[in-house]
Amino acid sequence: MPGPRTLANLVEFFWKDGFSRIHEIQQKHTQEYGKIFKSHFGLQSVVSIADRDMVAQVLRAEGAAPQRADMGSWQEYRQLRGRSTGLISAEGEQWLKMRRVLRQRILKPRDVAIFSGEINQVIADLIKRIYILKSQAEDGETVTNVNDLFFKYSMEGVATILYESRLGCLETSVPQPTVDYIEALGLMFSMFKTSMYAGAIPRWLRPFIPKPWREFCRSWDGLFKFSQIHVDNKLRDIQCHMDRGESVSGGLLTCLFLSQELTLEEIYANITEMLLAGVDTTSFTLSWAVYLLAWHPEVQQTVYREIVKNLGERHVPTAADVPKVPLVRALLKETLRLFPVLPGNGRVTQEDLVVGGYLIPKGTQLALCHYATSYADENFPRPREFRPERWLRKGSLDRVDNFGSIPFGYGVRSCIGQRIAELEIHLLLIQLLQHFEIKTSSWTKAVPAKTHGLLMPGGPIHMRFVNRK
Ligand code: HEM
Repeated sequence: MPGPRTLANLVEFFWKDGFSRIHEIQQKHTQEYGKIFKSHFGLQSVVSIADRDMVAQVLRAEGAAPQRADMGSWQEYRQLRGRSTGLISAEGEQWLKMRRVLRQRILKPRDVAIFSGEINQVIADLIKRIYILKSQAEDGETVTNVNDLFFKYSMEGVATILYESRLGCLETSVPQPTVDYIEALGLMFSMFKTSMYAGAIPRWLRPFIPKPWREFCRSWDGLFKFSQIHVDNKLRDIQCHMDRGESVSGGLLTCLFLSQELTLEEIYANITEMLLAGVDTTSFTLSWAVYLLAWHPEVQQTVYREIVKNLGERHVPTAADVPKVPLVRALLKETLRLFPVLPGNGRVTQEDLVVGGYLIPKGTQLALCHYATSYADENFPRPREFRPERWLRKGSLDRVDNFGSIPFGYGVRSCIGQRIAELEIHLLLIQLLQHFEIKTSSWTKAVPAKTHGLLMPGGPIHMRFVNRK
């Protein structure tokens, strides 16, 4: 099988900082070597697949407990500290058990629809915050670095669901425990890269290059610690009610605690890993959506007109309203096609497979190149253009699976937080457009994407939020 050799990869990744251009390298290698190729990294190798049908074939052939990648370093940290694995780091029976439990609570749109009220309270705070930031701006309209705002929104939103409590991220004076929490998330932000380096350095080399492993453990310590504080607070609260003989009902954490299907350590691990997975992913997507809308005012106007026609100018939407505005859903799909937060995904084959005419033995690490397939002409005509309507058929959303763009993955190991992320993003985009026309300002620059574990804006995005009349 063709593909880049070890030396070329070392130069590309370590010398030319390829870790921040993984999405571009995917495309470059696909052009050079074809839609299936093998990259060599010393004794290890990865088979990359950048073809929609081959990706579909691999994912449709999955067994009951697919493996994404070698999570050795994550599992080693957990063993070291006596912690449990969560959904991201677990494998086999352990993963199946936890996935079964969480699947019942948050996988379907109707499971998360009940969180509309909580999310809308967070949105109300975000909109207040935008008015405050505008009032402090030189031109009375520009919000600088919108990702900072969306980061706080995503963290507050997902914490509201995961911890069943508010953190105060969107308040003018953020409470100290939340500041500490945001710091811990800052550590988390560099996690993907740290984890890449930590995982890449073999154990015997650690005494000579100790920093990556040390930082890796330090970031996890911070994440677990903060998550545990908030989980414990909630659990104490539940316990108090139970001790007083009161009946207890609530959201995700309450259900997990009451059902006792997961141990306390498994709850900590899953809440920690879900928070890790649920903040930057959502905030980057929101930043890109707003960026695209500002640069394409005609698209923004069409989406706004649909919202006003089908929901009204000020109606606060709930999950039940989202299907009435198919263009908002199409806008999210198109944003994630152009900027898939996870530009690639992994699978370790659990059986021998024949893909693209090649025999892929069991145990091979595959890289599914979602960024490359999202930009392939044959999957999406005029792929560089931002055209949300490409996802619509006769005015409603096209439900046909398109393996060219599967930003949440596919199948039994797909994103468990997809419906939470969609709810947070749909409800916020509707209300943002009801309140403001989003425009570029004189400070707004073209922002390229860069990979930092996730595909993220390569610079700050500044936007004007002009009040609707
Ligand atoms: C725009 C937002 C998001 C995107 C694009 C996204 C994307 C993804 C992708 C591509 C995967 C891998 C799927 C696969 O291997 O097939 C994944 C896994 C996962 N995501 Fe998300 N995600 C988002 C938001 C969230 C949120 C809000 C949460 C939690 C509340 C979350 C929790 C998880 C977890 C726990 C996994 C691992 C699932 C498992 O291995 O069973 N994600 N996500």
